[in-house]
Amino acid sequence: MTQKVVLITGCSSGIGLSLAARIAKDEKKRFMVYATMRNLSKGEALVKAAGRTLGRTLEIKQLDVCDEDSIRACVDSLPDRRVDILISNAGMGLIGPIECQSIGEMKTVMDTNFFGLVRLVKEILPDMKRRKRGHIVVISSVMGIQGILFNDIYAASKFAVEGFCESLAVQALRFQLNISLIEPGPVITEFERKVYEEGLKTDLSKADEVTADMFTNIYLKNYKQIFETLGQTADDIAEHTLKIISMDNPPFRHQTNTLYTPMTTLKYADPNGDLPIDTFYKMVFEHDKIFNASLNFLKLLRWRSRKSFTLEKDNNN
Ligand SMILES: NC(=O)C1=CN([C@@H]2O[C@H](COP(=O)(O)OP(=O)(O)OC[C@H]3O[C@@H](n4cnc5c(N)ncnc54)[C@H](OP(=O)(O)O)[C@@H]3O)[C@@H](O)[C@H]2O)C=CC1
Ligand SMILES: CC1=C(/C=C/C(C)=C/C=C/C(C)=C/C=O)C(C)(C)CCC1
Repeated sequence: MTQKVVLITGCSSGIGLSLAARIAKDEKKRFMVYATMRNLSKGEALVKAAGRTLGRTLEIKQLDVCDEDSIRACVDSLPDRRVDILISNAGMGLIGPIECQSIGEMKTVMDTNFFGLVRLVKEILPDMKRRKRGHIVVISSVMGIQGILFNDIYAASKFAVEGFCESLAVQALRFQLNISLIEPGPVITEFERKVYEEGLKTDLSKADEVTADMFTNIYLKNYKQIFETLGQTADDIAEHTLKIISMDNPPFRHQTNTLYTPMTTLKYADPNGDLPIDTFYKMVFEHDKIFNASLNFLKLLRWRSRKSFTLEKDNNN
């Protein structure tokens, strides 16, 4: 059996790191993983997580998705430039009122999340077409199908990713290639911390009082609670992705969080598009007490299931 070559971007932390380590540790050693990051000095955590797979089924390489030359150099360094599975994971968040964000900041998000993917695909797709073999997997988001309050630019970048992939998928099929979008809800990683800390630092002087209050006292106030109650781990996303890359006929879209699906389903339930917008509005402004009570209830359920899992483990040992 020949090993499949997997190239992953953004492996210095979070989902990329978990993905690289998990795929390299595949029990049947089906994959050779090239785990890339823009700054190799941030590689320590991955080296630790990779353990004995380093130098065997996992190699670390430099790749900045905002730099075409670095993408080309990385792909050129691979045997026969072969990539069987591309996992486009590198990305960044941005929250806050748009009147407090510069166009420069917004462009960096688009350049990383959207053009980063485009640059990778431009470099790798022609070879995949020639070989008639390949799978492009993109870590998108639930925000690739549904916008969320104060995530205007981030959601736009993920919508762009989804539109790009949906268009490309038909052409890809002609060459027997697959494209899959992984759509996680909140995941507890560096992303959450960075976005929250940057959010707290936002200069709200350019926003009106109502908007500033909404951002601080509704969005930021509930942010941590939402991650605590609905958040998955990076390892969860890695398990889902491993399943998708192991399939003969992988799906185009895959949502990872069953607690979140009632929200995304609203999008498909109303062709006019009003249902999710009205529901989110009511959850935030009219039924905030019920919304918070539901989150607290979920938190309690999670705490209990974690506790019984720990007890079970202790009893088994
Ligand atoms: N966390 C969440 O709630 C969710 C995240 N996602 C998506 O998952 C993906 C991974 O995010 P996550 O693991 O959570 O966050 P992290 O912040 O932990 O990881 C992001 C990774 O992307 C890298 N990166 C950023 N810019 C570049 C670049 N120009 N070139 C190469 N690498 C870059 C970072 O590198 P560096 O360390 O150098 O900054 C880091 O390795 C993103 O696409 C994100 O949009 C989707 C749904 C939910
Ligand atoms: C659920 C929900 C909310 C917040 C959702 C969040 C914060 C989701 C974050 C998703 C992420 C971080 C995806 C990354 O790609 C609101 C708008 C507060 C109120 C309505 C219901």
